[in-house]
Amino acid sequence: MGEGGLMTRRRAVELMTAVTEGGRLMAEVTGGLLAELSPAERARAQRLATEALRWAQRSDRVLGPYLRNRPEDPILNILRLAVFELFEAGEAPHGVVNDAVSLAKGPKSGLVNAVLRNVLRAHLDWTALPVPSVPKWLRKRLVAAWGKEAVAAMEAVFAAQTPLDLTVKEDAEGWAKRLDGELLPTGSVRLAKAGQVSALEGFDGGAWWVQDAAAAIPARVLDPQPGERVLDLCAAPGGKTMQMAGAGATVTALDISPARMERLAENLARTGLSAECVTADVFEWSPPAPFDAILLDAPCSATGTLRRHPDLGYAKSDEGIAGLVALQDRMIDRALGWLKPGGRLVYCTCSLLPEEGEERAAAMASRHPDLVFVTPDASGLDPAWRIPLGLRIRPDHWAGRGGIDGFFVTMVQKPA
Ligand SMILES: C[S@@+](CC[C@H](N)C(=O)[O-])C[C@H]1O[C@@H](n2cnc3c(N)ncnc32)[C@H](O)[C@@H]1O
Repeated sequence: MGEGGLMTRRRAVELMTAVTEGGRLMAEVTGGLLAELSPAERARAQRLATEALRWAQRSDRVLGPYLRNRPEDPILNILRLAVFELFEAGEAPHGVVNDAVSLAKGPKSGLVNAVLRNVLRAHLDWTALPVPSVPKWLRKRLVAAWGKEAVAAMEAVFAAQTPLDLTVKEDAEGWAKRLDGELLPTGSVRLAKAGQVSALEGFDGGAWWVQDAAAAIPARVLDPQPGERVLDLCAAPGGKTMQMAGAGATVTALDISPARMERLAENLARTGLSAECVTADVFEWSPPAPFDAILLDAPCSATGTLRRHPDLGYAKSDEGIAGLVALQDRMIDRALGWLKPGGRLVYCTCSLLPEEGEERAAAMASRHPDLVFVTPDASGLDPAWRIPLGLRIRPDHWAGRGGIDGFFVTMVQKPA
């Protein structure tokens, strides 16, 4: 029965429904909904829900002709999961349909059974159906920023199997070989398929951590030196903290979220790295002394991570963007005040929206004309990413390699 199993499928549908009906992000609900599952089952339920949501638009096209009305979300999600498993994952029909009918229980099980049997009889060409498009509100903004062609290329990347990227503490080349992965030009290790991460060699020993190749770039651009005092602002769950601590810097990691800071502490413990951990609001805390360097990974729309988190498309609208933009400016100004003369600030966001990237850098330049923009100089940077104020990384830039998250990175230096 492949990756199915009634309990795993039940939890996958619950996760999907928390997103589509409850407007929640999957990361917010997995802890509670999957608590009693084993790590392997948890990973499977999460993967099923993520992939079924990634393909939901295509599944809805398939289901449309057999549904007179849109069923309530739990039933629709049972059908979406089944269609994904049948046509994209290639699972055996018998187990998928039986479990879908069991999950529907009660009056709707007949409908689920009939719809899925009709779908199976139709001999449809799943791969010939259009690639799912990003949510309308986001598509409009992305087309305005990058053009229709680039957006179509991004959507093709979002629909492809997402690789798993790791940042390795030491000997990335050796770990790439050991894990049968690819050493990327920027130094991350890419595994073609994400499975149960905690079961991979090196996880328990803390030899590496999961971090998209794009997310690993800001800390490489900041390039903290051994002994430098560095602040990781908005640090949790700590991917960048670990990179900078691993580089030998004395790192203070600050984040407002106690739960996320707990994960940061666990990550540090697992990897044997250390940092001063501060749970506080950027706007209420002040450092005892200025820093040599600060990395500000500001809260943002996270639209650059859509291929890993298709749930974002359901839970987000553009309502919050204006508030985030204002917050980003305030965080930049606060961080600049904590830098030593000659100190450097990297500002980055995992957003595909210029409002949260290019436009924030330009606004910083006009508010602080004495700042010098430093051209990022880290190994393996793709020339396609370079823009006048730093780096713009887009998922379609590495389409042939399995894509990359969207990111904006800029570095400024305070006058000495
Ligand atoms: C993009 S995430 C950080 C990811 C992290 N840098 C990493 O690489 O693992 C943004 C973080 O900003 C934190 N945050 C949001 N508002 C904050 C505030 N006012 N003060 C401190 N942290 C805040 C959130 O809790 C969230 O963890």
